[in-house]
Parts: sequence; structure tokens; C-alpha cells
Amino acid sequence: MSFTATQLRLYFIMGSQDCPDQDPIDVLEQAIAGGITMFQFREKNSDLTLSETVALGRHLREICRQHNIPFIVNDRADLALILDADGVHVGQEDMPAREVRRLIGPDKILGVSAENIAEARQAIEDGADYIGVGPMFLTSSKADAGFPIYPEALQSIREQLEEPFPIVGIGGITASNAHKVMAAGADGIAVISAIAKAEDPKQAAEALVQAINSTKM
Ligand SMILES: Cc1ncc(COP(=O)(O)OP(=O)(O)O)c(N)n1
Ligand SMILES: Cc1ncsc1CCOP(=O)(O)O
Ligand SMILES: [Mg+2]
Repeated sequence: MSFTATQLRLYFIMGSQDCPDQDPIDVLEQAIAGGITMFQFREKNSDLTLSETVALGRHLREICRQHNIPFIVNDRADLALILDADGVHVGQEDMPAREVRRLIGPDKILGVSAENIAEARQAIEDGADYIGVGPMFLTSSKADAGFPIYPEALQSIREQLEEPFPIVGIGGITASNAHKVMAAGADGIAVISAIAKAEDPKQAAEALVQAINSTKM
């Protein structure tokens, strides 16, 4: 699947641990109906066995395929290959991005987390298609996320990059603060709880789409 920055507009991330009271398959279907543009399967610290993880991943992957939504796997290039994912997202403490690029080949999507301009430049050199910058705000979805760096940090990376490059903001983003991330120069926002923990995931995704679209640049 070829990649464009517009696919980052509303990037939904989820594993079964993020929606303990709902079926992740339902949540993804509702999120797609609400307007998400990209999905990342992030099964982390969950109760699932490896074979349950593969089975859930296969189901979520199939739903994304039916709706033409890029399906990205968090951290694990091996799982991405098993699931025939469209790509992989890795952070600074994961398998080096350059090695992941070698494993998945030139055509798959590679996302890399970056908190500052040095990490952003390295990610681009290593073959990233986009960078995820965060945490923008306080988050309860990732215990080791560290302190927020706020949209100002994203804006600073955007301004220091020599060329336009796809950037998605992540961490503590809701329909109320999404405009700050977009106004800082993000191509989109990535969220877990704003959709996965919502009572009505479809309505939650719609509210995020509206917030993104109403941002004045
Ligand atoms: C789009 C996006 N951006 C950043 C991250 C965070 O990745 P990482 O720092 O490796 O943390 P974990 O998600 O692995 O806990 C992401 N997953 N997606
Ligand atoms: C995976 C990740 N990486 C940085 S913050 C974060 C968690 C985002 O979750 P939420 O949207 O619920 O704050
Ligand atoms: Mg990671």
C-alpha cells in the first residue's frame, strides 16, 4: 500500500488491553464508521497468548483491508509479516528502524517515534515514512510515556526539518485539544483512549474528525 501524509489524519491505535469492556473488533468497526484513516494494532501488556494475539490481529487486519485502512503493527516486525500488515511502528527503544526497514522491504509503511529534531532526522535517514511525536499531553495509556512535550515540540521539529515530512502527534489527545496539535503543524493525530475508551467509539471518532477539520491554520 502506498503511503501519503493524509492517511495520518485520524490514526487510531488499539489492543485488547485498551477496551476491556468492549470487543476490540466492534470498536475498530465503529471507529472506521466514524472516520479513522489509519489503524495500529498495539497489543501490549495484555492477557492474550501469542496465538490469541495472532488470531485477533488477523481479524482486525481483515476489517482494515475491507475498508482500505492501512493496518500497522506496533513494535513487532515478525507479527507484521505474519499478518501481512501494511507496516510497522517502532520507538526509540525498539528494534532499530533501519533494521526494520531492511526486514519489511521498501514498500511497507515504517513509522518511528521521535521527540526531538535529532531523532526525527535519524528516523528519516533510517527510512521512516512518518514520525510519531509525543506525548503531546498527559496520557494514561502508556505508563512509560514520560512527561508531555506539548505541541510546541512538534512545531519546533516541523520548523527545523528542511523538507515537508509526515508527522502525527500522539498522547493525551482529545476532541478538545486536537486543534492545538494540528495548529502546530501535524498532519494528523494518533489516539488510543479518546476512541477505545469512549462509550460510543463511532461518535468519538466523528467528534475527532470534526475537531481536526475545524482547525484554523
Ligand atoms: C503513531 C505512534 N507514535 C508513537 C508511538 C509510540 O511508540 P513507542 O515509543 O515505541 O511506544 P509503544 O507504543 O511501543 O509503547 C506509537 N506507538 N505510535
Ligand atoms: C502509544 C503512546 N505513545 C506516546 S503517548 C502514547 C499513548 C497514547 O494514548 P492516548 O491517546 O490514550 O493518550
Ligand atoms: Mg514501541
